[in-house]
Amino acid sequence: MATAARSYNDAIDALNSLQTPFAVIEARRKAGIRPDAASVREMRGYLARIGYSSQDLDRLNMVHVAGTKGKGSTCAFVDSILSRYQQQGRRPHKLGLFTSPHLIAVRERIRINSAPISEALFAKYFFQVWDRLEAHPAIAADADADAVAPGTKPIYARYLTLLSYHVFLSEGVDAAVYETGIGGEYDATNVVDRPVATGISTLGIDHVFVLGPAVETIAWHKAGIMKPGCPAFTVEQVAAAAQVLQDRAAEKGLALTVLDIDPRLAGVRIRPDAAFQKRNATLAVALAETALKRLDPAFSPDPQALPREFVDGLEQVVWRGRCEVKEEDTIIWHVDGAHTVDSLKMAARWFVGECAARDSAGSRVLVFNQQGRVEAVDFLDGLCDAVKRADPAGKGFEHVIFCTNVTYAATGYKRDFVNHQHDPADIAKMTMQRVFAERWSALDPAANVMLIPTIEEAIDMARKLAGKEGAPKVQALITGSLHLVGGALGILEGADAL
Ligand SMILES: Nc1ncnc2c1ncn2[C@@H]1O[C@H](COP(=O)(O)OP(=O)(O)OP(=O)(O)O)[C@@H](O)[C@H]1O
Ligand SMILES: [Mg+2]
Ligand SMILES: [Mg+2]
Repeated sequence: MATAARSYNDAIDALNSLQTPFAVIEARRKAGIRPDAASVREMRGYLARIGYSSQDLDRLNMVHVAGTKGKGSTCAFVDSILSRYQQQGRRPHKLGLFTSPHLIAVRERIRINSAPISEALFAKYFFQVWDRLEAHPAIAADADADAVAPGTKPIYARYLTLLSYHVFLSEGVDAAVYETGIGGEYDATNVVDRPVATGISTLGIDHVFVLGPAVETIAWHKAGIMKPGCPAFTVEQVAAAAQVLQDRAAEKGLALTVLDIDPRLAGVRIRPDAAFQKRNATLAVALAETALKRLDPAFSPDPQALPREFVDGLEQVVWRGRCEVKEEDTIIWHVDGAHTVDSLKMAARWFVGECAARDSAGSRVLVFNQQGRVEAVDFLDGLCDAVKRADPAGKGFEHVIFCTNVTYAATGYKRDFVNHQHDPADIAKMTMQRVFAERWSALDPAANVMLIPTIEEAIDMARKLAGKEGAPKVQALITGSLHLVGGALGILEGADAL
């Protein structure tokens, strides 16, 4: 990397070069290679090579969240609550938030005081990390520094995790909320030894190749973030998962608190108004209370009622791409990044509820994609069924569009969405989308099923289907993938999008 080229775009190009190519992912999959304890040792090695020890991370007073679904939402709630205290000049004085994946731009993953760091700051810290990793000898005299060779760099998501530590420590962040990437035990965020609180959100089946096919093994991985001496919380789980969490807590010698929906949330407007979101909010309240107790000796939780700051934090949270509604003259877009069987059913019910609340007779359009996961075709049954079941008249989607995650018709991917991890031939031939289309036609023969190459063209098509102004507005649901949803929001909002 030439040292002259150091803009944000250069950083994103350099970052994209750290994506594991599709062929390598396939080879690993075939050889059964999964992340293991060595991945965490390497991460500590990278940390040492950029000049930090695990103890330095204690300064971040980390709230650490794992789970199959609701991690990002829980972290956003915690961030939003803590930010009310930060804004009053109380602790935390500087608040960090690390989440994944990104929706519209990579820098969204690293936030300070709830705002994505600027392009300039991102580029500056990105290349500092880059140069330190290339430097020889290592700048830190630490045993772990030998775990990785000079010049080697962690893959994409791990590099961003490493970058977040550097950004937050350099900027003097005194509380940071961290979402795990995949799993917990071997995740790149799991190099912190003394978080202030850990939380495990709803567990289910996802990332089967890495985490295994059973909810028990998935729970085992997620439980890896719980640390002795650090308060640990979770919400109601399926029995098999709950047992594994308790066993792992006992092994580590810690008490895991299982939270019922917090009665203090009654009267708090949690959106969407659904049980799963109240579980996320419940977990967030417990995590925020624990963090505040540690940060501010003057803070003490009130078991009867939530403080104003908590209520405002929960009600005013911004978490883009989840249950978002955007109204245009002829079409109402419903945008949700659900991409598992359960969350898609949830998204379907939310969509039908929104349509019912508007009492619209307009036709329904689905824009769907999920790239690279063969099992995704089975998501469609639940989605199709849930929409019809939720509708009193049993109405489904009149029009169903399957597209790829390629952003633009003319220029391809937006830089922040370049993805080497899928087979390019599959995308060009729309292999997945053809399978989806065939399945949907079988599930709902009355639906008008379409295959459209890019997100931009899919949106154009939905707009074309929308009637003239004054006609009932078309109700569109965009879902199945955060990449799809992020690309779509970027197009719908144009220059206003991040
Ligand atoms: N507790 C939950 N249980 C089930 N579904 C949920 C829950 N929380 C959120 N969802 C659904 O999952 C979608 C993604 O939520 P969120 O971003 O919080 O999850 P995540 O765990 O960060 O997911 P990812 O694996 O994409 O990082 C939401 O739009 C919502 O439909
Ligand atoms: Mg996930
Ligand atoms: Mg997430």
